[in-house]
Amino acid sequence: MELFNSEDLLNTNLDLKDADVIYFPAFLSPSAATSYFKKLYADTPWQQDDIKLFGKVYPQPRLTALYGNNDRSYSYSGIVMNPMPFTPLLLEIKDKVEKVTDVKFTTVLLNLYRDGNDSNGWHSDDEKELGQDPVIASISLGAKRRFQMRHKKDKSLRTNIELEHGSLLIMKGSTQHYWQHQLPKSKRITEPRINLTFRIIAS
Ligand SMILES: O=C(O)CCC(=O)C(=O)O
Ligand SMILES: [Fe+2]
Repeated sequence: MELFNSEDLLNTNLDLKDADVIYFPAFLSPSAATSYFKKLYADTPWQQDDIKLFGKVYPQPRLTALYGNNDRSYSYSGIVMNPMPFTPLLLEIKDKVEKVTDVKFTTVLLNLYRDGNDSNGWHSDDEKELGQDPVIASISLGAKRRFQMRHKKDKSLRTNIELEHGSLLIMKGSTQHYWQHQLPKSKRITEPRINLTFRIIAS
């Protein structure tokens, strides 16, 4: 179902069992999205961490950066990330996101997928520092990439969303308990994509 919220932004409430997912395909204007992409691409101190999976160590198949307004670290896949202070640009984007989410975020994780060889495997954003029923607000900039979701128990339940340049995807409620998501590799994609996931890590 498509509807207009109070911001007059077109959005779709995905009708998924055990989940609450809302997609705003044109959350940012194309020109704002392009300007954010260029600045974040150039100015972010991107790092590539090693992840530990089943006792083996691999370079993570994307670059990341963490920013926050408290000093709480964020740990996943054997990585501990410590936040840098928010930049004015990230605060500007955070303000825009908070106008539609009704919550105040403490932290943003940036992902840079350099091309279609970079990816993010199946997972839930269910680390304990995110608390119960986390609200995750995800901005996409640059190349359009496929975002996949699957139900953890009912394997027949799956969905794909093509995340547009300038879009916002909100996952909340029980979504992380019952669903996993991933960003698969894609041979056709040669352009970079930046993703920002705003989160709350309570202090
Ligand atoms: O790049 C994306 O759209 C997903 C990122 C993600 O799932 C994460 O960082 O936890
Ligand atoms: Fe995630």
